[in-house]
Amino acid sequence: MAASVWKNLLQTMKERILQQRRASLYVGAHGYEEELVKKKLQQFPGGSINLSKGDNGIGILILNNPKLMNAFTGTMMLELQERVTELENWKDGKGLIIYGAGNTFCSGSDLNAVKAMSNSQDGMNMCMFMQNTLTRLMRLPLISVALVQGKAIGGGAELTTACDFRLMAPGSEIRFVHKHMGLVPGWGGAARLVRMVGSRAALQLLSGAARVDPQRALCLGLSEETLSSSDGTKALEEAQVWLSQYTEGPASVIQAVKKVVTVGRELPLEDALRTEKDIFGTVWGGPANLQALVRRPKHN
Ligand SMILES: CCC(=O)SCCNC(=O)CCNC(=O)[C@H](O)C(C)(C)COP(=O)(O)OP(=O)(O)OC[C@H]1O[C@@H](n2cnc3c(N)ncnc32)[C@H](O)[C@@H]1OP(=O)(O)O
Repeated sequence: MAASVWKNLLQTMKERILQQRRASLYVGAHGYEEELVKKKLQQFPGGSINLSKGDNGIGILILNNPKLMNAFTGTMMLELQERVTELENWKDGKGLIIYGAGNTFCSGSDLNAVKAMSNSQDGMNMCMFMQNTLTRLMRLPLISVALVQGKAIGGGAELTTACDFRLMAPGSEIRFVHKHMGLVPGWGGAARLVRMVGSRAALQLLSGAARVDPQRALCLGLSEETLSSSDGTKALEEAQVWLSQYTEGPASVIQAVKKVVTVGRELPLEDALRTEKDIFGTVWGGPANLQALVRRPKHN
């Protein structure tokens, strides 16, 4: 009995490690040494990334460094990675809302840390670390929403693009200010933005470091909806109601839906089709499918 429990536990751990490796863009072969990067990021403390997982299957992730407009310190980058790992392993999860403390989203990387890490090697390492984390965030089998209140600037704007949807509060803005910092996005924000709004609009937003207000974001397809309230609590409630229209149902089915969309977006057609078949196999004949067959629902 004990031996089989251990065997299952080991198998689950192996699967999780493999899943994380598959999801990581950069590994040792790319000159990426994660443990060294982590040690470096540890030197820039402050703020936190807080996660609460609701019984309704919706997680709430808060970027919490309001004194610096929720700028990402080194330890916040490390904590984001830990929270993403926790979400990857959340069997009952269906959705995720990300927002910033103090009624503003995020002002990008902490400029104090950026200054201290302005050499090329540190910059590349931080870039690979954040791309790994945000790619895993984007690929979570959860439907994710960035709730943008106040400002989403620089890396904060990039983070919004790692979510499936963006909802903007009145008066908020998304702004890729990188050009004004003598930079381009490095957390994967440019690649995701191009896929979202097309290359012409992406070029305008990046080269003009343009302020994107809720109305322009709607027109560009960058935002789904403008919320009616900019009050923190009300905006979060609205975002939860909005998201719940997509998270109703069993977690296994919602997660499968997100997975087929992710592979459809990321893989060449034939690989996507084969993977879709495998994901289909996880729900076909499953409890939700069998119950539906008994109920024989009509869809009119
Ligand atoms: C991945 C690469 C990147 O992220 S590049 C982009 C890096 N981010 C930036 O350049 C944003 C710089 N900050 C700003 O432009 C403004 O502070 C914004 C975010 C527009 C907010 O303006 P405002 O509402 O007037 O507030 P404020 O400037 O008084 O800021 C309050 C305190 O927060 C600080 N703060 C803000 N952002 C950062 C940041 N990224 N890193 C470090 N500190 C930041 C401000 O310096 C200010 O601090 P203090 O009260 O003056 O001590």
